[in-house]
Amino acid sequence: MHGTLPSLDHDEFGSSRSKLINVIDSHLSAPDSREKPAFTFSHPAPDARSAHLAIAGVSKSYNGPAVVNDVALDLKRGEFVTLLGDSGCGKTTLLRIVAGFVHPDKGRVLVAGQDVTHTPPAQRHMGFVFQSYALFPTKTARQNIAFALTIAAKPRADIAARVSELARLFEIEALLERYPHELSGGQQQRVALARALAADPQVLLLDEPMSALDARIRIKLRSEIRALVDRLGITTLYVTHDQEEALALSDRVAIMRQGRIEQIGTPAEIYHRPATRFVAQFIGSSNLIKGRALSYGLETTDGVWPLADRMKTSDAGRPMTALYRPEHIEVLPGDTKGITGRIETMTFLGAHLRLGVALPSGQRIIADRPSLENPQGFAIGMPVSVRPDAGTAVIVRDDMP
Ligand SMILES: Nc1ncnc2c1ncn2[C@@H]1O[C@H](COP(=O)(O)OP(=O)(O)OP(=O)(O)O)[C@@H](O)[C@H]1O
Repeated sequence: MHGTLPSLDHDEFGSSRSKLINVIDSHLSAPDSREKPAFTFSHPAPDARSAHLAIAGVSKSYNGPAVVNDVALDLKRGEFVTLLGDSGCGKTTLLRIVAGFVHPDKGRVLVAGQDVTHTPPAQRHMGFVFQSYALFPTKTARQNIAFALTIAAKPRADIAARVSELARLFEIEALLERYPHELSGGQQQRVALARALAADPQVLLLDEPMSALDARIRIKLRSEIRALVDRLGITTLYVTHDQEEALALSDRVAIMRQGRIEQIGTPAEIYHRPATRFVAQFIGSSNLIKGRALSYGLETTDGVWPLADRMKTSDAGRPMTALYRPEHIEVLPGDTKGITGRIETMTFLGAHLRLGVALPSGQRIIADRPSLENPQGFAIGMPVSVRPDAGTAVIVRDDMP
């Protein structure tokens, strides 16, 4: 279970001083350690069948409409699940309900089958890293990490051993005597994570822990967090509004909208098979085509958009919306047959050249083509024909269920 994280060059973080990244520290009672050596990561192997953290029918309102509305979510032991959604959709409230800082109006929270809905935060054996709570500014990194264990009156030698173990894991041994203001944002982040893990929590709750860091460091740290969680086998609920982070980190992603979970699935399921228009638009770039179902495709005034056989409907004439991702639309020079249009915009995106194509109806679609060269000689104003890939199209619901 023990090990070190991928090597990091601490100096790289020196320039990224950003606002404090922090820990709430009410996770402070370590689980019973009589049957095992003190301070080891001791989580059993993942059990694919049972829910380790269960959120059952949870609702919450603050003197108004529900901000969390009948949410049900099960996490398997060791699973990494992300709550992803726009600002104000209820992610933080849900996380705080799990943590015990907010009491739900309805529903229950269970950890390993135990109902903790009415258990105080300090007794839930959960670790937190929240964005909006600072490391103690007058305590060193060592004292911050040790805080939970000091409060729990653990023996000094055990505390020292645990802090060393965590410092090794996060490669912050050289920083332990520094105060938060002497650490970069990335370094503070790692101190915060070490602090959250000090009491060997069963569940780790992370609320936008990297939002204050710049993009390059976020990418580096997110692979660290994932590696660490995998190594420790700790059940993790992560909150973000950053879709790329959610897709990169998670075993499963729950898309939240107005207090509800609109869809939950693996990153690939969410991207390739979004159930609703909202999810399709929220994740990645999308072309949403509205038309009438035909036995052989989707009829629009711009032409017929092809659908895979499995999606064709016998319910001809029914209004329907299909999603085509930009990478699944081929564009060919020349106004030939099928769906045709005119290139309106061209944007270089590194790996791709993103073409904005206006169709005769006025609908605009985007298509990504490899950018290395432009052998087709695409140019603004050029007439083109548009060839969507039927096999990758997805029918999406227009409204929430
Ligand atoms: N203590 C509170 N009292 C009243 N309303 C609150 C309280 N906390 C949150 N809210 C409201 O509940 C809704 C959900 O807030 P929440 O912080 O859970 O959203 P979020 O999805 O985490 O947003 P963000 O990404 O901006 O943090 C918001 O409309 C917010 O204003």
